[in-house]
Amino acid sequence: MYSATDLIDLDRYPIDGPGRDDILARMRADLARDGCAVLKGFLTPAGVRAVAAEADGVSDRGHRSFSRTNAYFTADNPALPDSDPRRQFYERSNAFIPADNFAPTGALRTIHDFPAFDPFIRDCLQEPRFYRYADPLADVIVNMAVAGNGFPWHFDTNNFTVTLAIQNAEGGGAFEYAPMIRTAEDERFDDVAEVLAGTSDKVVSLTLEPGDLQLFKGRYSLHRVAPLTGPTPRYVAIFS
Ligand SMILES: O=C(O)CCC(=O)C(=O)O
Ligand SMILES: [Fe+2]
Repeated sequence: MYSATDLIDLDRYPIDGPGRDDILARMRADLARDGCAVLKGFLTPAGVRAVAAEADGVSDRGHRSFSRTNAYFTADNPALPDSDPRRQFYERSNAFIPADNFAPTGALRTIHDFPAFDPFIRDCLQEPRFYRYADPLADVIVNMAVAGNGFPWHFDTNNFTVTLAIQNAEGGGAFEYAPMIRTAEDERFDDVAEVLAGTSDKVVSLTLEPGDLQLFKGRYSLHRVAPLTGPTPRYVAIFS
């Protein structure tokens, strides 16, 4: 049996008591500025060890997925010029370890089920209607990727993601994003094309360490996980 208070660094991030408002203010400001907010070292070292061991224990349960996709998840349109960002297709592959592999008494769900967790995330995001995904296969999953797999440049189709870094590969794996590069009104294809070409000055590179919690609004911020190297799998938990 785990206790959330041993797994989450509540001294550093008192999301359940006095000090919560200061953390919230910082998270909201970061999200408003560039759609990304990170709590470095949200987990304790023991918490990182426990979730990494839990992920390793079920790493053979991953459902592998391969696709070839553009940044918009749309079909190719040969009527557009070859240079159009909608015509740049990349290999996307990973494995999702479904939620039913994570026991209620396990480390990952002990963190997720900590009573102050959901209200804290809701208040960071200022989402009045905020519910857990009721799908028992998807409320908390682990995204696993090894060298050769990857998440190339894309915009998310959901408004936000809540992710917990668990384990990094030996090399690569930086989270790269172009904050708010498009809006609901303006696709800014020229700016997107520069990111895809590797010539943009708008890309921020974030190195997430095991135990870091990230809130990310990916609908308007183009992002990718830089290609991985080495034999160790990269594990990221996704809370939905
Ligand atoms: O694995 C990650 O850090 C993010 C993956 C991602 O961008 C996604 O699932 O949409
Ligand atoms: Fe994404």
